[in-house]
Amino acid sequence: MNEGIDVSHLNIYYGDFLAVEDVTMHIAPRSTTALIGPSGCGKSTFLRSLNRMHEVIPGARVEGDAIIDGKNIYAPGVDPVDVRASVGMVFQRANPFPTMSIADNVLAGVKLNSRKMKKSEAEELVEFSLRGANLWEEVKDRLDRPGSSLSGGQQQRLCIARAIAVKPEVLLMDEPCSALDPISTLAIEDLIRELEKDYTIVIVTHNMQQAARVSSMTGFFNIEGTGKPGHLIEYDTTEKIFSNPAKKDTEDYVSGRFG
Ligand SMILES: Nc1ncnc2c1ncn2[C@@H]1O[C@H](COP(=O)(O)OP(=O)(O)OP(=O)(O)O)[C@@H](O)[C@H]1O
Repeated sequence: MNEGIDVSHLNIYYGDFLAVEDVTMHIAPRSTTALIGPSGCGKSTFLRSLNRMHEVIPGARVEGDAIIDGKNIYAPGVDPVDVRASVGMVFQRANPFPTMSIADNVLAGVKLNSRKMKKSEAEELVEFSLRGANLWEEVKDRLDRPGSSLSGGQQQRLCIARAIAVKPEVLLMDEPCSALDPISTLAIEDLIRELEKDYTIVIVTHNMQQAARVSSMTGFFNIEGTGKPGHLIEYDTTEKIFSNPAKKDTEDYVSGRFG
């Protein structure tokens, strides 16, 4: 990944409803970008448009361009499955396959992408991914135990390992810590700062301290009212957004005056 992500004039619809309007932003490679804003302003919708997950909802569609490392993921002929292999996603609730072993959970995405692997290669990939997700030391002696035997924070790191195993360029995270206790949250935040060295990360968070702790850039989304589209109001360094934003709406939001 050399060029990062270039989104231009992106409109995102659910049927006739324009949920997010005219987003243009550049996301640098190997950086962490936080998306913040009040409920319903379209943060998750925008995030899902970056790996073509949005369109799995019937009637959902996108206009505009999202160019990831020089390739427009919305160009005709692009296979969404390939896009999702290079742009991984981690969700709000850890969703490992509960009865599947820890090792098989790590490999689940790779197997879906139907890559045939030797046993030794699979073992190496399990270790690489679990180390990458900072979980290896905790689970290396019980890789055949079910995914559900782990704590919530460990399950979320297992999901991050599953995403890493596919060797993506980009990791999208939709409120990855919202179901976690403070200790597990800090572990995931530490991990995000590590992962930034190798991956381009975009994270949706309601927790402004978290945005300030993990990201170098922050985008603030807002809506004027119910039924109106969400807009990217301000996008700048995290430091500027939290200390001296250019727009009053941003300042009201980050200072807790609304939202
Ligand atoms: N599957 C869907 N079908 C129709 N409309 C949807 C769907 N998902 C979201 N929306 C609408 O799109 C708009 C943006 O929702 P989205 O979930 O992206 O906002 P958000 O900023 O992530 O909110 P939150 O912080 O509450 O998660 C909202 O008006 C929402 O009702």
